[in-house]
Amino acid sequence: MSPSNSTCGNGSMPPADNGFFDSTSVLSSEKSIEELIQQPPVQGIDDHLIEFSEALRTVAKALRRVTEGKASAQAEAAEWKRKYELAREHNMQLEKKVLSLGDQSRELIVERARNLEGHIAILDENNDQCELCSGKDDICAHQVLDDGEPDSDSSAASNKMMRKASFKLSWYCKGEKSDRHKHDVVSFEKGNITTAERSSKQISLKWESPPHTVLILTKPNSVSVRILCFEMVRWLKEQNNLNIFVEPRVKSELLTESSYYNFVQTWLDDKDVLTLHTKVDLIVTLGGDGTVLWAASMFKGPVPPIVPFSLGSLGFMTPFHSEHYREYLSSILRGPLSITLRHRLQCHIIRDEAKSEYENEGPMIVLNEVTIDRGISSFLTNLECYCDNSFVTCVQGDGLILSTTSGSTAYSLAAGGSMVHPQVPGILFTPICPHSLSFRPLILPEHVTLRVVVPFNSRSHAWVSFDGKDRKQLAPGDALVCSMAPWPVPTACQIDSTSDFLRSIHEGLHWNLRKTQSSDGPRDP
Ligand SMILES: NC(=O)c1ccc[n+]([C@@H]2O[C@H](COP(=O)([O-])OP(=O)(O)OC[C@H]3O[C@@H](n4cnc5c(N)ncnc54)[C@H](O)[C@@H]3O)[C@@H](O)[C@H]2O)c1
Ligand SMILES: Nc1ncnc2c1ncn2[C@@H]1O[C@H](COP(=O)(O)OP(=O)(O)OP(=O)(O)O)[C@@H](O)[C@H]1O
Repeated sequence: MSPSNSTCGNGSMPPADNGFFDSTSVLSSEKSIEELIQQPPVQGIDDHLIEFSEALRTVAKALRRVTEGKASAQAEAAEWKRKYELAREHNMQLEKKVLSLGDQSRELIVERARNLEGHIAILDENNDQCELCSGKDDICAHQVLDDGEPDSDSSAASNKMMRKASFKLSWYCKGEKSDRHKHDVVSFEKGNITTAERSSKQISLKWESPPHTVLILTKPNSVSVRILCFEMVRWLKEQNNLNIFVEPRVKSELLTESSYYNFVQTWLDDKDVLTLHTKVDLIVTLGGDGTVLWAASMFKGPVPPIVPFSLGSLGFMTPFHSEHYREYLSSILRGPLSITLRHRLQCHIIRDEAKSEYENEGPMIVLNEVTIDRGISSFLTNLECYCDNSFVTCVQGDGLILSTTSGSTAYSLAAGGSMVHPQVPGILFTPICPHSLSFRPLILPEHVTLRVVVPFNSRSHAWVSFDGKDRKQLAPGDALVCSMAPWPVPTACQIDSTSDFLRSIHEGLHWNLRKTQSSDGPRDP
């Protein structure tokens, strides 16, 4: 029997269905190679055969390592599974215990148990879904809203047991509402590249458990807003039995009006605001676009869905008319509702003088835009801009706006930038009064990181502001770094995100309004 025949006959290893070599065939191949190299050398064998048997020895070793590796991976998976089962058991016991406890301890423990649940869902490699989420292609509230600080003992807020309502988001095109979201994929079948799905779909939010807690945010110093707020709080409590949070200023206004509003909850300090997203199911804003910006700025991480009522002048992001608030809110609390997921930008200021990373400032998160301008300086700005470390340009003029697509209808529009549908993921790069004839605005893809540096040879400082607020100075050598934030702002639509966007540019800006030309006149023959 020739060695080469024996190797071909017993030692070939067909891959298993999953494309990997299965461990039984690996073991039998290794055995046959071992048998082969144990055989006494044949008289007169040449050097090639010795080399060949050395090579087989090496292959045998490699195969053993593969088998051992697989066994250790299996052991690790089993260990994760065991940890998962233990943690889940512990979690269930905790939930049972809280039922027999006093209100305050109960709230604390429920928060902890839910946090644990969130972590388990991430750790469990075998079940990559939260138990409460039924489909892989939807986004469930548990996956994004359960990461708050659990031990906020300074909360003046709730003395009731509160659980956040869970919801699910799904994507659909017009006319196919029942379709589940399919991931954006590019298909390479048969060598042809086709985009299987487009990303800008209408998004529908469906409550999986009913919302219990509403946060109402109001524009200050407005009589009409105050009156509506009083009325809405009463209606939400009496007709819907909801928990209601307001800002401390509004709570004092309500109590000045009547002690009836004692049930309304608020918070004491900024630390409590950080945990609001773990308690609030829905935010209602009463004001203009500025109030929506204000609401978004309170949530540096995940943001609960916002229902923006229009009590301002322009109202690009506020599609709901306040006169019909009962109908709108009843329908939204029932669900499903169409939402726009508005992208945000996160920004860091990198100080030249900072000795360590910790001395830098950020992140600041904006819904509209971050602006770098010349402030009160009479000199041209001199801003060096980089996109993913590639030099883009130097802005010499009044400044630069880095805008989200939601902000494309705000300051960026006034500076000559294009209007972009808010659901389009991208970053607008719009100069303010550039002193050049050829500086057209750009729209960059969502995944880039932008860096704007004030060079050392700049004649002046620059100023940065976030959604028009919190101005900060940038000295020569300082930089602003900006990229897409992972937490969008979900705003409820009156119809759907496209209809609402088109309606706001028609009604708010009178976009392309012109008297229609009469048909009475010359025509093509
Ligand atoms: N020249 C300009 O157009 C200019 C100058 C400064 C600031 N702003 C915008 O004002 C925003 C701050 O708003 P504020 O309410 O706190 O200040 P504000 O009270 O001065 O209102 C600014 C105006 O911008 C409108 N606006 C805000 N966001 C919008 C959006 N996404 N789409 C269309 N219009 C929008 C508001 O309705 C309001 O009429 C900034 O983020 C900036 O975009 C615009
Ligand atoms: N809850 C709040 N607390 C503090 N400031 C707020 C709050 N809500 C809104 N503001 C600020 O009040 C200002 C005006 O608000 P808003 O834009 O909503 O009203 P408006 O100017 O009447 O409406 P529009 O922008 O449609 O003309 C904004 O600068 C905003 O940041």
